[in-house]
Amino acid sequence: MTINSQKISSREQAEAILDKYDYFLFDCDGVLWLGDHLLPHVIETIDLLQSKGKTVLFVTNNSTKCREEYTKKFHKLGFGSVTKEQIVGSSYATAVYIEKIMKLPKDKKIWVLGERGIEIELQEAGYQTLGGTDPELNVDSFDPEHPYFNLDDDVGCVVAGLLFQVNYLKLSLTLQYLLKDNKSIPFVGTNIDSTFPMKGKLLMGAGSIIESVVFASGRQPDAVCGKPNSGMMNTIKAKNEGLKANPLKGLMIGDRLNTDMLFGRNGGLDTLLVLTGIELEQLVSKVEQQPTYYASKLGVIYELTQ
Ligand SMILES: O=C(O)[C@H](O)[C@H](O)COP(=O)(O)O
Repeated sequence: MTINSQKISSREQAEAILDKYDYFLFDCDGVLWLGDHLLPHVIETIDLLQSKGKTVLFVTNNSTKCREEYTKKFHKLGFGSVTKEQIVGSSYATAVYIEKIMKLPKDKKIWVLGERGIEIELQEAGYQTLGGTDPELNVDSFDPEHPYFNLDDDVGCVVAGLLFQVNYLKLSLTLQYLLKDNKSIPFVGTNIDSTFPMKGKLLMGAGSIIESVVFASGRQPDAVCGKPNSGMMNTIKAKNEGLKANPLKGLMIGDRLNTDMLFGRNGGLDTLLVLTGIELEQLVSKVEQQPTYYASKLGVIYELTQ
């Protein structure tokens, strides 16, 4: 297959990108950072865009943090000017979906298989959460007589996402809610990433955690809210009229084809794949839907224009 995607390797190409787009949507893991390790010249690239008056948004599928915590992470890593309003995470997208689309009544509780980011965003939307990071669930041994097995009849939704403190009790309790009432409690996943990159390793992604309860329950999620889901894009467009009116003024930058690039393309935006995370250069020519551009790393936009 031929390469239609343009590799960003010259000053002219980098400047053309700066001229052409007004909205820059960034994936985080594998684009800006790997865990807590910042990738080269990413701060300079973001500063350059902001100094040119571009709208910069951060769109991450990582549900373990809420927007507030991401803001702190950005500041800690040296992105001094980033605000909560610039961040859209899959945990926030999930809360928006449950509140605005599913319209789950506020007196219903939500069972969480996931980390704090999901709990906080759901609580900010006005819901009471169960499970999640409750220390009661961090047990070494499994006991089917754990008090949590007396299921709460007020649970009206199950949300599953990336979980670092995985254990048999949390998975089995999630299964109980997925089977409860003839499998009728709505089941929402934050995102489908099978893996995520950190320090040269591929770690278990949210999709792999969700898949275990999918397999056990024989149920697929009723909705998955992170990239490439269009709900997340609609949330962004609703707050950015210019992007809504002309999506081709937007560039989605990411490291994964089946989430980031698909998300951008489905939203009508151009796409830039960077090779610092999941995908390898050899793959670019092999896929049917190639990104508009690709680059060895995000920082080349800054480096090429200096
Ligand atoms: O498994 C996950 O949740 C994701 O792989 C991960 O955290 C992706 O985050 P993103 O690349 O969208 O920042």
